Amino acid sequence: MSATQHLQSLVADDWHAATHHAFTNALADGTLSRDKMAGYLQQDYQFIDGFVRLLASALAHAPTLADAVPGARFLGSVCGPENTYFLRALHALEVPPTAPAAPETLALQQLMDQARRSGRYEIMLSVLVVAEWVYLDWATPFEDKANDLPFWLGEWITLHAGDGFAQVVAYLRDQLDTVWDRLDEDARKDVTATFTQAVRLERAFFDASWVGFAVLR
Ligand SMILES: Cc1ncc(CO)c(N)n1
Repeated sequence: MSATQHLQSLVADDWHAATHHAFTNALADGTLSRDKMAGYLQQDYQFIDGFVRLLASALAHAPTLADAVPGARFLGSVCGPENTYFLRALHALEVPPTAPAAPETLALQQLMDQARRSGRYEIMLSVLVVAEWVYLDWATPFEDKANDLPFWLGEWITLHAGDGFAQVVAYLRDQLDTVWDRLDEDARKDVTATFTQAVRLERAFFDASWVGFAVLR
């Protein structure tokens, strides 16, 4: 079993809850309200701010250029097509792109800040692997539903499914699997704690999105 499979197996309950969630089920069958999607996207756009900084820091810590290039391409797509998606979707939903951060958003931002400031590649990867792998897992079964949905729902699935995105997740997992081999027991404990907390917070973010974040008009 690979290190990332092992880590996932430790948090199987939270993983399943985060990747088979009522929020994403409703998103994929088109029944999610405009208000719930607007609230989710306003909060998630703030998550992206911290995510971009974390990914950029991880790239700076990659051992070689070859280890950084796939992540750098991904950073380009987050700041390109994904950023444009957010602005188009929020505009279509008639809400501004900014809102006060909810507690569940702040918790993810704090975890990403902590990982970035640790200066440790394996800790940064732990958060990045969870964030992208959870999204690949929930979105992949819905890939062929995307075309029948309004773009603000359908494109959110498309951005997190398909071969290109699966390769991003495979790359991030491979980076973590490779560094794991050379970590001592204390460092492995830190990775496990970070990975576990990240899955818990991803689940909590979907729980709060399903209840409904307050929408700033
Ligand atoms: C909270 C959260 N986790 C992961 C992703 C995937 O990038 C996202 N957009 N938002």
